[in-house]
Amino acid sequence: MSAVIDIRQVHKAFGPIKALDGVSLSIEQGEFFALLGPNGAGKTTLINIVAGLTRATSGEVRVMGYDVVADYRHARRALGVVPQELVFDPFFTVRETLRIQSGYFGLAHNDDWIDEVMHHLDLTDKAERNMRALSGGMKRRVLVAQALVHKPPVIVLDEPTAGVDVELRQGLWNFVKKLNRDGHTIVLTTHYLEEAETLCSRIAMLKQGRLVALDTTANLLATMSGRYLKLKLAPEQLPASLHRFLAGEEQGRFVLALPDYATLETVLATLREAKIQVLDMELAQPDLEEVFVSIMNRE
Ligand SMILES: Nc1ncnc2c1ncn2[C@@H]1O[C@H](COP(=O)(O)OP(=O)(O)OP(=O)(O)O)[C@@H](O)[C@H]1O
Repeated sequence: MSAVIDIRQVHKAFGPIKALDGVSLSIEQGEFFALLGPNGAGKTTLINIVAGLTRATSGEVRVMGYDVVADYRHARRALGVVPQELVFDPFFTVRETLRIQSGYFGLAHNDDWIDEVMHHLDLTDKAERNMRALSGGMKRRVLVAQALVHKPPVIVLDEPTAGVDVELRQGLWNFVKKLNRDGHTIVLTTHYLEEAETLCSRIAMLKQGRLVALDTTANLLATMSGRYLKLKLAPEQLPASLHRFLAGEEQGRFVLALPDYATLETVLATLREAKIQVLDMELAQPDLEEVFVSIMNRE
């Protein structure tokens, strides 16, 4: 496999703020990759550097082997970026907007592909509408279409589903999944961890400009060592010897993180011995949200 995006030791400072503090990672051809992190972690800054919109203070980024600064045009052409913010010229129609974007990449006869993209994003009946007459969700579809007009091998989506209704979200993901199956590499930032968990094969997590996790989704879920035991007890107290498993409390339940299933036996035996009754018990596998919270707290 070859890296389509190669990020090496990237630092970015905005005055005293270290938005990125030495980030290195490679994304391979055909991956569906998620970049996650809390607000202000540096995700958009990193994407802007990859897209050549912001310059790194130091470090190197290559897209399909092209340096994003020295070889900006080649690197930019390999990328389709769907930005977070909606920015449009309100006086053009949807079709004109997409033609202008094609022209920007030197593509004069691109209408067949424009029609196909509009069809997949359910924009066909809006093609001749002015941008200013579209709803926010429709504008977002046009943003996605705009990023795809030049059939870029790498598609970068910065929170594409923020504030978007369920129907568009599903339509958008179906289209993006199809593009990924057709060989496009997808990089996505989102605060919807469920989306990242179901869609993405590999995940990077940023915190305060640093990479704090980088692994396959399956491995990240597995590293939580897996099992959460939620217990409602009477009396509502946990024997001291079980405190080492305590991960939290929610709605009058103790949440224990068990290293393996065998420990379940130990826990129940300890409760029996202490004459504490189990009123309710639930065993749950961790989801990405729990992994995310645990990694962010640890770091
Ligand atoms: N142009 C700028 N000038 C000054 N500071 C900036 C600028 N752009 C970003 N920052 C700061 O850099 C840090 C990283 O911001 P960034 O937008 O990359 O985070 P993010 O992970 O994308 O957050 P969010 O999830 O809120 O979109 C923040 O502290 C932010 O305030």
